[in-house]
Amino acid sequence: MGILVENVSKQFGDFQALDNINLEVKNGSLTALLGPSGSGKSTLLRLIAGLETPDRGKIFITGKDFTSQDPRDRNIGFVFQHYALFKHMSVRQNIAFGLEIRKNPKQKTQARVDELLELVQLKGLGNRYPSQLSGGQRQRVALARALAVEPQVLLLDEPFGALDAQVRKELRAWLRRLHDEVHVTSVFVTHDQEEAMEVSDEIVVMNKGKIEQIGSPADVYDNPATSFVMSFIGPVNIVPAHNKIAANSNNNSNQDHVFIRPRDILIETVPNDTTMPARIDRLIHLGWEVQVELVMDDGQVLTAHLSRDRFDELQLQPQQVVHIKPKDAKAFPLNYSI
Ligand SMILES: Nc1ncnc2c1ncn2[C@@H]1O[C@H](COP(=O)(O)OP(=O)(O)OP(=O)(O)O)[C@@H](O)[C@H]1O
Repeated sequence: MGILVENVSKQFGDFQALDNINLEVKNGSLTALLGPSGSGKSTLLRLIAGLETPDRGKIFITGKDFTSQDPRDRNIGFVFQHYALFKHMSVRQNIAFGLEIRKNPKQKTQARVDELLELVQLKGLGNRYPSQLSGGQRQRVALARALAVEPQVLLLDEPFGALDAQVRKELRAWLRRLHDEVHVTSVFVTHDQEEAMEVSDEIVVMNKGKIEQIGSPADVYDNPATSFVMSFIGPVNIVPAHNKIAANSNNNSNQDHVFIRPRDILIETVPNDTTMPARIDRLIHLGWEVQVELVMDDGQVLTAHLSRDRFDELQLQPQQVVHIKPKDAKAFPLNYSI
């Protein structure tokens, strides 16, 4: 068993930061807590770490009740966005820190530091100081330092949040590979859905102190449980259920709104029985695909995404009238808010 969070609530003054959270993080998995700012992700992580205590509920780590345990006794590794390295210590000394305070034999410590430098691909940089490293390298040192003491659980709070987009992308892929080697039960906080999809085995989608859905990346994308999840994980068109494109979407539900992903709007240049006319208002080139802004006869605005190949095949032009139909749509009551 990895981590079990049972009926946990946390209030700050009158504000309910977490409301009856139940969650199991499987042993050896990498789980993302995903949600907008203020949804309670960091609070949940801090409760698991023991940096906050829940008002109600229990937290178990590897089967033991750790709810009231001091953070130092939890054997947890942390990497936080602004968890700075010790500036006056070299990379080696930073990584060795936790082992030295646990009075590990010197030789064993040095061997472990070598192993970790190799693992985080910083061999050769052990004698540098944090100021002589890039932001991405510093976070890799922070990860090596956290892993040095062989924690039962690794907690990462937006570890790449302060880095630029390119480095962030590289580190995501690197973190996934690292996890496949180390297999330590890890919980990763992010507000970036792409990051959560790419890195994690399981995603916990949070909103306003509650869990909206727990599932694999494919699951939360393909089978969103709520309108919030559908809107938060990827772009979406929200269309009133009485609109004709909604009526044409094979969705028999009697809910008030229909949600259609931009890539699920099919565009044809020749009409047929199932299509509806729409005018192209704008074409936006996104590199790997093209965003088509459409306006239907009744004024309903829709966004469609086409692959470059399909776009080239259709040779679309602004103001052209095309014929559209939804390939897939989901119905929810419109109660979401971000
Ligand atoms: N110590 C505290 N005292 C008072 N309010 C707090 C405290 N810690 C968190 N909060 C509030 O609880 C809510 C949830 O905060 P939390 O940091 O868990 O959200 P988050 O989802 O991690 O957001 P972000 O991505 O912005 O960090 C926020 O509204 C925050 O202001």
